[in-house]
Amino acid sequence: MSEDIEVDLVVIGAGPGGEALATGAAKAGLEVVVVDKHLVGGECPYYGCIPSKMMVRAADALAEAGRVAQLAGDVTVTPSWAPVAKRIDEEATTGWDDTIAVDRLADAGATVHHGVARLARTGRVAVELPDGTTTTYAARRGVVLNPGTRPAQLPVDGLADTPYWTNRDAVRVTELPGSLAVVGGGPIGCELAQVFARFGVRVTVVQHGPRLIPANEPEASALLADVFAHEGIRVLTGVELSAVSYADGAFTLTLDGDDGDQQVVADKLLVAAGRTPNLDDVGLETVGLDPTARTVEVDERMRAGDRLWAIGDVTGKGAFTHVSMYQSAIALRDVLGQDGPPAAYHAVPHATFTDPEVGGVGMTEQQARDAGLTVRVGSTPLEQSSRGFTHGPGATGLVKVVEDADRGVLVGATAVGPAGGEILGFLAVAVHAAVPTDTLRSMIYAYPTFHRAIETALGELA
Ligand SMILES: Cc1cc2nc3c(=O)[nH]c(=O)nc-3n(C[C@H](O)[C@H](O)[C@H](O)COP(=O)(O)OP(=O)(O)OC[C@H]3O[C@@H](n4cnc5c(N)ncnc54)[C@H](O)[C@@H]3O)c2cc1C
Ligand SMILES: NC(=O)c1ccc[n+]([C@@H]2O[C@H](COP(=O)([O-])OP(=O)(O)OC[C@H]3O[C@@H](n4cnc5c(N)ncnc54)[C@H](O)[C@@H]3O)[C@@H](O)[C@H]2O)c1
Repeated sequence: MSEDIEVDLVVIGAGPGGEALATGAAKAGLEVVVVDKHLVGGECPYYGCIPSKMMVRAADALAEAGRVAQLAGDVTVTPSWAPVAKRIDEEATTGWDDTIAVDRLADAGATVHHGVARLARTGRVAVELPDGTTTTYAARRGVVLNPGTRPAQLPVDGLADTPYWTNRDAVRVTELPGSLAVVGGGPIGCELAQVFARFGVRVTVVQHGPRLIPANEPEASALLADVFAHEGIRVLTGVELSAVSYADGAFTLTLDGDDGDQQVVADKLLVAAGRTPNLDDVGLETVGLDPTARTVEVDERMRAGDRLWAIGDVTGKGAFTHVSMYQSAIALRDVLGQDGPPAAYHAVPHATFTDPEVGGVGMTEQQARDAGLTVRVGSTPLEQSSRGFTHGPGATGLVKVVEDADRGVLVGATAVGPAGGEILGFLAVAVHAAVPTDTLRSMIYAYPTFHRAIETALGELA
């Protein structure tokens, strides 16, 4: 048996956070080994945020073109998926090749392996390389876990035997189907449903809960459902997918609902019904942790055990690239023995890039009430702001603020609108820094901006 190779740090999984941490640690002079079993950079650049946002950008351009008739005359657009597929292939993913990312890490001084890494007791990692050999590292400073998630497989009768899409297939599409069923009305399902619908695909969204994007305020869900209905996207809520079959190039979904069974037939099926953490095969049991758990418990320095840190989706603090990056900076400081602010999650922002965008930060009204706070809320429709009025078509949206009335600060907010994710920036500062509501009310809001609706919502606090 070969000797363990001694290094300073091993990073298991190079998602956005792992890649950044490994780069920072290597640049700080540590001997770093990074292992990824697929592509360095993780889900976000190859199958998630980046390609999906290129799709969204294209679909939004089509929608804007459709609004020209009401605003500026005639325009004729013939949608084509080819430029979208080309941008994703060439600009976003370079053909799903991570050479650039690997080289960047190597230039920073890290050693990169493509292989499967597993913890093998405290501070030790066994790396199974593609040639079948295994190398074991002993990491003096420790190990950082950033293994991320994979699409959840639904235990639905017949589904596993069909050629259904996950997000990984959806971003690689080169030919559009005539019709698409989307199972899951979360951020992935809603963003992609609207993209494909705007390119002329007949889309049905199947959501087993009562509303779309349920992590957001109910008002935001209702508004999005209205927009989807207006755009011809069929949304079936409160239904349970009980069986799927595939024959003669078509999927048949059987749905159970209060009104009995119904069937949906579509050319393609996208399943976007949540994620499964990649924790079942990283050797957690060798360091006394539970490999069946959905998350790895971490403290405010991202420590998960003796010389072990965990970052990213597997920590359960918000499955977003910005959370992975935020945690990465905190864990890096700890690895390097540097001081800095501990992790805090009272102001996690998120934006779902539908049109309108749905931005949210901190608690929803219900979460604030459940936390026992004295809650006041204020909201206003975006269309009623001067900017919404001048913007005209496409200005649908709202701003809602949630105040802890005892402290006189916002603990949550939602901004839905053409720039909902951007308006959110203001609200994120307010929640993060607990800016007194009185101070927010005493500010000057530029006229006529979308963010001026925040002032109106604050005025509605009751
Ligand atoms: C379609 C889609 C759209 C999204 N859009 C957004 C968005 O707009 N904004 C946003 O903030 N977030 C978005 N997300 C979420 C975002 O992609 C993730 O939160 C982000 O990638 C952070 O994940 P992570 O750091 O935990 O790791 P991941 O990105 O999941 O990467 C983990 C890496 O670990 C590797 N790995 C796993 N196990 C092992 C092992 N044993 N050995 C070696 N390597 C291993 C994997 O191959 C992978 O490369 C989107 C996700 C999807 C699917
Ligand atoms: N813009 C963004 O920031 C963005 C975009 C996409 C994804 N993401 C991240 O990726 C994560 C995963 O996204 P997601 O949309 O897959 O997951 P999700 O868990 O947020 O949403 C999945 C949805 O599927 C529904 N569902 C689950 N099982 C179902 C079933 N059997 N039938 C019908 N519906 C079912 C759930 O009710 C839920 O609303 C998100 O939590 C988010 O953090 C972020």
